[in-house]
Amino acid sequence: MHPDFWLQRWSENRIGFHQDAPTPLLMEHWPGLGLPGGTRIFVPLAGKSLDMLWLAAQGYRVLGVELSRQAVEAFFDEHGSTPERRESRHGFHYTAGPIELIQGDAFDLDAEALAGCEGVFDRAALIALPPDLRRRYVHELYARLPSGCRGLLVTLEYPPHEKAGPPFPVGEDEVRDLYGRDWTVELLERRDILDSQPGFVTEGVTSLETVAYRLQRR
Ligand SMILES: C[S@@+](CC[C@H](N)C(=O)[O-])C[C@H]1O[C@@H](n2cnc3c(N)ncnc32)[C@H](O)[C@@H]1O
Repeated sequence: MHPDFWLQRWSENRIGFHQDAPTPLLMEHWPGLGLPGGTRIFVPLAGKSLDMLWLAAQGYRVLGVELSRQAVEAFFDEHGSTPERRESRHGFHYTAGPIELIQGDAFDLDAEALAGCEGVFDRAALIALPPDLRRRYVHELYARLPSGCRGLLVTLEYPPHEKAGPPFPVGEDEVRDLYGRDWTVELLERRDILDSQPGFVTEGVTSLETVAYRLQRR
C-alpha cells in the first residue's frame, strides 16, 4: 500500500478510523499488563489517536510513528501543545511533554529507535495493512522491540467477502501465526460492535467483532 494512499486520506479528511475518545478495550485491558508508570510505549501507525493522550495521562511516555505530517501536527494543535521539532534519520520528531511522535515511515525505525519501548499499543495499525505488509510489519518492525516488551493488539473481524479493506479483517489464527514465533499471544476479549458501526452496516457487513490480545515478547 503506497504512502500516498494514506497522505491523500488525511488531506481529504477521510479519517473514519479516528475516534473522538480513547479505545474502550485499551482502557479496560491496559492496567492488566502491569507496566509501571514511566515505561515508554510504542504506538505504531499512530494517526492523531487519543489513545496516546490516555496513555500519557496514565503516566507513560509515548513514542508514536505516523506517516502524515498533517496528522502529527493536528494531534498537537488539537490538544493545545507546542511540540519541539527535530530531524533524525528516522524522520521528524515532534516532542511535547511525555509524547514524542515521529513523522516518518514505521518500517524505517531500527532497533535503536525502539530500544527503550517496553510496551506497545496497536489499534487500527496491523489491520490497516494488506496481508503481505502485515507479515513484514510483524517480522521486521515488531522484531525490533526488546525482549520482555508487553502490549495490547486490537483487531477487527468481519466476513472478508463483505467489504474491501482497509481496515482488513485479521482472525485469531493469523494473529497467532504472525506473532507466535517471537511473542506469547493471549486472547483477552472478543466484542460484538456491529451496532455501533453504521458505516460497516451500510457497506453490507453482517457481523463485526473487535478482539483484544495481550502480547509479550519472549
Ligand atoms: C487506520 S489509521 C489508524 C491510526 C490510529 N492508530 C488510530 O487508531 O486512529 C492508520 C494510520 O497509519 C498511518 N500509516 C500507514 N502506513 C504507515 C507507515 N508505513 N508508517 C507510519 N505510518 C503509517 C496512516 O497515515 C494512518 O494515519
